[in-house]
Amino acid sequence: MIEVTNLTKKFGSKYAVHDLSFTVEKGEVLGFLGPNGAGKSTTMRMITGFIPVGRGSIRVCGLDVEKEPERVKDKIGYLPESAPLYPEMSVTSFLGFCASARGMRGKARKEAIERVIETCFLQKVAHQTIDTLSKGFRHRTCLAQSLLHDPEVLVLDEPTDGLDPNQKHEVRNLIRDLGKEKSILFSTHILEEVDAACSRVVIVDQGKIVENGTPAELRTKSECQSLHELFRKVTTKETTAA
Ligand SMILES: Nc1ncnc2c1ncn2[C@@H]1O[C@H](COP(=O)(O)OP(=O)(O)OP(=O)(O)O)[C@@H](O)[C@H]1O
Repeated sequence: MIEVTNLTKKFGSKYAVHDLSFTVEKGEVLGFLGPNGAGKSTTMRMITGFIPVGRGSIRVCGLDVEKEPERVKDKIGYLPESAPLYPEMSVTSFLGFCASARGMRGKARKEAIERVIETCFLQKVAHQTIDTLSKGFRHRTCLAQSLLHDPEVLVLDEPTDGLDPNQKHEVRNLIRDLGKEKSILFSTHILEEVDAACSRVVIVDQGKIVENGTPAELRTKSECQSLHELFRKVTTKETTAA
């Protein structure tokens, strides 16, 4: 569903992403891990068509993101790291605006809004303006907009960032449930989330993949007791050498 092949992106002379290749199949939740600045958001922004691909290729549901960007956008729901919201709109009117922008009309639009409000547990704030929402509810409103068109592929950049433990738990469960039917790529710094929600993990460091496997495979292979230990082992070479 997502096929990333030899993906490279440079900003000036610096590689943000260097020769990445991985896939996310249907029914798979891939946890995308890495330290700050490892290249996760840049990769996600290329997959979703927000920035151009440098070198290499990306296919989503068999479509080349560079050749068929509009069709790819119909297949993908994207929660960016800093998602834009209109503070003066209510949750329902914001979702209605996003649904209209996606070309939804009439009954289908109304049903889509109701569905995502329920999925993201937004019922009690549905008519509240966005500027009066807590961070967690704002975040869920962003997540809800990414689900409006019931996409086959979800790309979620730190979807649990800033949520309280209860909300984190709910969002992880939601991701795990959605992942049964969809392909999900999600980035996180919270390693517990990998066991809670992911079927597979890719760890990137300085734009390159340093590990790829199920959480259990990675622990066994590395002889590390925990993902924390493995993460530190594979991503801190430069810092420890310095
Ligand atoms: N528009 C840009 N112009 C110049 N450099 C950029 C740009 N976007 C990203 N970078 C650089 O590319 C590298 C990768 O950044 P990226 O945001 O993809 O990392 P990340 O893994 O998502 O980090 P974080 O976990 O902190 O969100 C960093 O060195 C960053 O400074």
